[in-house]
Parts: sequence; structure tokens; C-alpha cells
Amino acid sequence: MLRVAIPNKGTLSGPAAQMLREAGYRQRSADKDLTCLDVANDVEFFYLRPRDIATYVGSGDLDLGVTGQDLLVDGGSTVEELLELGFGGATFHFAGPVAMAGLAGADLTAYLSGRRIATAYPGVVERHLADREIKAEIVKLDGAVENAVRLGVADLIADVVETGATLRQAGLVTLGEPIMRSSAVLVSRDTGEAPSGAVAQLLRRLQGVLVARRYVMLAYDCRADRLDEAVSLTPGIESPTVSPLHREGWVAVQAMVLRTEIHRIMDELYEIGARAILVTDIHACRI
Ligand SMILES: Nc1ncnc2c1ncn2[C@@H]1O[C@H](COP(=O)(O)OP(=O)(O)OP(=O)(O)O)[C@@H](O)[C@H]1O
Ligand SMILES: O=P(O)(O)OC[C@H]1O[C@H](OP(=O)(O)OP(=O)(O)O)[C@H](O)[C@@H]1O
Ligand SMILES: [Mg+2]
Repeated sequence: MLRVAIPNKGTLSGPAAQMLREAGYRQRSADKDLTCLDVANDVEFFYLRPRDIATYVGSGDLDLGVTGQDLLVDGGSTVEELLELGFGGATFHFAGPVAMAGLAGADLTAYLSGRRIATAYPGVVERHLADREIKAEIVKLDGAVENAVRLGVADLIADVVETGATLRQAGLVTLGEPIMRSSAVLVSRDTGEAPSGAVAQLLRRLQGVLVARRYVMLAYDCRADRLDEAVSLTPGIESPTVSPLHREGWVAVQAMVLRTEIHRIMDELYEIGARAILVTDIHACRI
């Protein structure tokens, strides 16, 4: 039986469970449940703190896990990243008082030297500072680090920034370029071999969800003598399906199209004479 670690709470928890549901797996029915057995798929899910997930997967006690790339860096983990999951996107930034706005490059490096930096991710910050030979003091906090500057515990912070609302509320601004970008990832133990068996099947299912979310199915009719132009607008992932229509000189075309492009493409197809242009959602797929 495959054993998979899923975040039990926090930002990654809901989207991870939702993605697994879309991939056809059973998920726990109550937020406090610690495990969930999916007999039909021969998988057991374990709900764990995302910070701890790399430990269980790295030791081989669990086969797969969903966690954040920044948490992997913070813990110095050596697990293998199999797939970026398209949620939990965040940047990790230094942030300081508004008076420091605009500090970057060598000026930021000079400013950081000898300062007290509050963070819940000391591993990420230490690595960044060591790479640049900057010596500073790290003040390890558990959360709500934006309060640390106003309360005098630190001179600046290093934290996850998503919308920036929390920083603004605390009167702080980001300093310099992001320390790192992070998103949720599916991880496995680093065996040096390509995934196979049940691991590869779960991976394919999640890849299918990502594709189903990104693409829609587009179908339309067009004159056969405009087909080349139409196909250049809708090349599909491999190649579009073209079928004859009963109406002489016309064909039906079907192709997968990026969801974000759909309205532009429909307008352009209409301009070259395509009609009966229909868009449908893809619920699941294997590419
Ligand atoms: N707005 C956000 N706040 C915090 N973490 C975020 C955010 N957006 C994405 N993430 C990612 O979620 C992971 C942190 O999850 P974790 O559950 O440890 O903290 P959390 O979501 O802040 O929950 P809590 O603070 O309640 O423990 C990291 O990979 C982080 O990059
Ligand atoms: O840029 P924003 O959209 O405002 O999001 C970023 C904030 O969200 C998280 O805090 P969380 O609510 O998890 O509280 P915590 O600091 O106690 O972890 C994170 O630590 C930042 O403080
Ligand atoms: Mg948090």
C-alpha cells in the first residue's frame, strides 16, 4: 500500500486535499482526522505538519508527501521534488521599516550586516546570508514575525509574502529581490531512479489534474480551405483531431487550448469563418 503525507493544516492543507480529490483519491472527512484509508486506490494518507513531511519521506517511512519548497530548504532536506503542484505560491523576502524602502544590492548587504533578523525560517535565511558572507543575528520566532520590528525584538524580518497585506499592516516594505520563490511540491525519497509502480501512477494522476486545470477542449467547424490557418491557431498539445462534416467543404476540429488564451483564440477563429465554436471543461486526463 502506498503511504502519502498531506499537510494537516495551514495554507497548503486545503488545496492539497482538493487536488487529490480531483485525482480520484478519498480524503479525510473531518479536519482533525490524522489518517485516511483509500481502499479502492490502495493508498493511506497521513495528515502531518508540512514542516515535518520531508522527515517522514526522507527516511522512507512514507513514500510520498506534499510540502513547500521553502520548507525543504529550511530543513536542509534531500528529498526529491517530483512535481510542482501549482498552489501554495509565495515569495520569501527581507522586509524592514518604510524608511529603508528601495535598499538593494550592495547597500542592502551593508545594511544587513550585524542586524537582528526575525524569521520562522532560519534555515532559508542562514543559507542566503552564508552564500553572501553576511554576518547577522537571526531571531527565531514561530510566526506573526511582522510584529517583531515594532516590538523592538528585531531590526528587520524575513518571511513569506503572498499578497503583501500583512507587511503593509505592520508598516513594513520588502527589501531587495526575493530570497527565494516557493510553491507546493510532491516529494519522494531520493532513490536516483525514475518513479515506477504506484508512485508513478499517483504522479500521473496529479499531472492529469494540472493539465485539466490549465486546458479546455475547444471544438469548432471551419471551411476545409481555411483549415491550415485554423490549425495554426489551435495546434493542440500533439495535433488537433480533424473530422469530415456532412456539409461539403467543411471539417470539424477539436483541440486542447490553454484556458487563459481561449477568448482571443475564439475571436480569431470566428474572424477566419469558423462557426459552432464550443468550449468544454476537461475533468480529468492522462497526457
Ligand atoms: N500566505 C502564506 N502564508 C504562509 N505560508 C504560505 C502562504 N502562501 C504559501 N505559503 C506556503 O505554505 C507553507 C507554510 O505552511 P505552514 O502550514 O507551515 O504555515 P502556514 O500556512 O502559515 O500555517 P500556520 O502559520 O497556521 O502554521 C510554505 O511552503 C509557504 O511558502
Ligand atoms: O502577504 P500576505 O498575503 O499577507 O501573507 C503572508 C503572511 O501570511 C502568513 O502568516 P500566517 O497567517 O500564516 O500567520 P503566521 O505568521 O503566524 O504563520 C505569513 O507568515 C505572512 O505573515
Ligand atoms: Mg503561517
